[in-house]
Amino acid sequence: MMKVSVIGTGSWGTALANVLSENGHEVLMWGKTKATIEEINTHHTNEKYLKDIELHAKLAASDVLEDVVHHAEIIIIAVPTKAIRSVMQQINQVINNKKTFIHVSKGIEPHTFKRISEMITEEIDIEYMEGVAVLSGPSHAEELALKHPTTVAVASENETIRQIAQDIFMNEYFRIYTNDDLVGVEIGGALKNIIALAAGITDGLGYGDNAKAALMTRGLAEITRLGTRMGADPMTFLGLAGIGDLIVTCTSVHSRNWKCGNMLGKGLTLEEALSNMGMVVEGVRTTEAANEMADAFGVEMPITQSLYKVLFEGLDVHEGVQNLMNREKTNE
Ligand SMILES: NC(=O)c1ccc[n+]([C@@H]2O[C@H](COP(=O)([O-])OP(=O)(O)OC[C@H]3O[C@@H](n4cnc5c(N)ncnc54)[C@H](O)[C@@H]3O)[C@@H](O)[C@H]2O)c1
Ligand SMILES: O=P(O)(O)OC[C@H](O)CO
Repeated sequence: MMKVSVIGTGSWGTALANVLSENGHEVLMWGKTKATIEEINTHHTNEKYLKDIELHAKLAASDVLEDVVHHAEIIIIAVPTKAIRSVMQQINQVINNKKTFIHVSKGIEPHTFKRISEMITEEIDIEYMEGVAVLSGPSHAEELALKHPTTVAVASENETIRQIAQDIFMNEYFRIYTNDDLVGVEIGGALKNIIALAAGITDGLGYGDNAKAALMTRGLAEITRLGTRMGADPMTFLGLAGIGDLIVTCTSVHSRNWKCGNMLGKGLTLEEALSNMGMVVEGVRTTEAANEMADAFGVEMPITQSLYKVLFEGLDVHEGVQNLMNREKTNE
């Protein structure tokens, strides 16, 4: 059994930390909210982020980053994409020896187009970096916490790290597949949130299954176009981190991206929808990044580009759908 640190006490960090504790590892979580730390340590719950779940009795948390970073050689990074750089900079201030970072976040940084593993590598001094991996796939925290069968992929350029990640997480309800396509696994997880927002919008508008199937299929086409342009293996998008995550996020009542889109389809503004959520909706910022990337690389991404206009330029959602339907005739 191993010592593992988990950075982030939100839904996904808590669900994964709980799996690791269930698997017998000595897990210490870090979060910045004292009340959540106290709740995990004394009541074994995290009601705001994982309602009605009793956490493993040995799962511990602290708000002292230095203690959590020094606790283990394996560090799971589970904060929203927007917080990655600042959290990694704080870790770099207190890090004392080589660490393996396994991140579980889904996003791309606007303007720089950096993937999360790239941001982590940039922010940690090279002498402290053992390697980096991503864990991604169709996985809602609420279901994993209930021990419902869940499968994800873990990708890294380093085979040993892929195997370590597979070994520490895998159990009878959480199945991990290794994958050597770090770029594809990160891009698939990030871009599916854009399509889930759009699927929420069409559901909110009252359109049916035809519209959603069209979005998912054509959405996968544009994810694959941008992903391969960034160096991903196109086959990755037919796996867990591609179509798998696209299915779960576009069709699940748990999805925050779908829920946010659904509110937009029902007439709420983006600001109103986001303030109703209270949890991270990664697809909004990723739409900004992917829209810029589509322009910069000359990649056709009509769904992303229409959604960008809805989210950031005030385009009416009905008009956004009409624009997509009335595009130039083309072949599949
Ligand atoms: N929730 C899921 O089911 C799920 C599944 C797979 C992947 N993910 C991904 O995991 C990542 C984290 O999502 P989540 O669902 O846990 O989000 P969440 O909204 O449930 O929790 C986010 C956590 O990050 C903390 N945080 C935010 N900014 C911070 C900062 N600057 N410094 C320190 N802590 C900060 C918040 O306090 C909170 O504890 C996202 O990229 C998401 O896409 C989530
Ligand atoms: O709730 P969402 O929309 O952030 O999706 C969570 C996970 O990424 C699903 O795999």
